[in-house]
Amino acid sequence: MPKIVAARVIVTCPGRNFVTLKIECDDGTTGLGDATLNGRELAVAAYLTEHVVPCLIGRDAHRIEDIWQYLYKGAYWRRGPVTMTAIAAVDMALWDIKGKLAGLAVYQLLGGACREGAIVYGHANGTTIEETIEAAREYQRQGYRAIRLQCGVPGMASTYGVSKDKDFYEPADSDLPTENVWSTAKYLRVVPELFAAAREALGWDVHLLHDIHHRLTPIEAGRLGKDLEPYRPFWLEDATPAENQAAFRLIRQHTTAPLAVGEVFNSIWDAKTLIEEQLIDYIRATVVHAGGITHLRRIAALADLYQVRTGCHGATDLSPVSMAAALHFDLSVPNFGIQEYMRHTPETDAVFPHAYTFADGMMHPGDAPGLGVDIDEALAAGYEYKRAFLPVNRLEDGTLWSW
Ligand SMILES: O=C(O)[C@@H](O)[C@@H](O)[C@H](O)[C@H](O)CO
Ligand SMILES: [Mg+2]
Repeated sequence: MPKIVAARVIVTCPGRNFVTLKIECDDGTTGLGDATLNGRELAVAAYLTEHVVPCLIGRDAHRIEDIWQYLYKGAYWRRGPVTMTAIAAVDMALWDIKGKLAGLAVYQLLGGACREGAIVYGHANGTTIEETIEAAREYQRQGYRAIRLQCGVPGMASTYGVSKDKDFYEPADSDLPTENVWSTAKYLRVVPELFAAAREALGWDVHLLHDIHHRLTPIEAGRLGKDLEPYRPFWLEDATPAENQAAFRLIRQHTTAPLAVGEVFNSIWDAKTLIEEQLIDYIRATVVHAGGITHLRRIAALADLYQVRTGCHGATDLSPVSMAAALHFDLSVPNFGIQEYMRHTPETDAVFPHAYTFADGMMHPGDAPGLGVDIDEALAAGYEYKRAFLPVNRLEDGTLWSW
């Protein structure tokens, strides 16, 4: 049996922080897992170093499920983003090792391919509707079949999803949280205009998505969904904060606009009601924040019973290790929906050489044994950790609001 003899946490910051777990077996085989939790990176690094790694040494690396159960039930304090991100990193690394030892790409171990590739969506954004549509046209030129649209809100200095850099979006932008100002009324006026103009300019053969990013109440989300129905959105994401899963019943009563939620979820329990009552159409839980491939497959299997499809989160704060693992998952699940793909910077790609590819609006993990991703530790060592917080949001009267 491949015995775990070492496990190291590597923190690097090629433009943004990433936390990577590298597990090593007695025969020299190594596996990688992403452990990045944007704005809380060192919490996960410490959890791994202090509370997980000592328990891994000497274990059989093939026993993925047993180790998962050990780290989940054995923690006593179950669930939560830090714990489940740490478990996810171990899980990804063990699947990577198992694939390398079997000489198979991980998707082959998960039952093989259910499709030729995973359709992905890119992020078109701009300070104005015109700028956003121009950015969307560039994504169409690059072959994307699905595009997320986020534009500035007249009268607001900033808003979620509109970045200074057209190609790379990184919201964790300062040593202490940036404070943004938000107006739901102003926002609700511009999004229908954005979608009307986008359908006019881009046509109907492209999927158009939008991320509300937790900022509306359920009835406001119902109103926006109704306003956008004529433009056939592929989904409205994070329409309202989802701690109260039942809140989505109210949105469903008012609109047939498809709903996606779950990038902040860390276990199946966060989504159980949403899935069983078909309150959503896509589940966004990710391989890095929801306990790894092992747990994400459980969530997808439950979702499949209720015709809910996957739509995994894939922002730049999920490392190429996550993207690789997500694509193996995407290829293998029967109820795959779509994969988010925010391209990483060249610096990040150099630190994490990978086998996955993009072509014709789809991605494929490649057939290298394991996950097909590596870490250049010498290069990674050159990028010092730099604390960075996600922003906070306040209403115009100063009330703290969801960012
Ligand atoms: O759907 C998305 O990609 C966003 O919700 C993310 O960019 C999110 O804001 C970041 O991952 C937070 O770190
Ligand atoms: Mg989102």
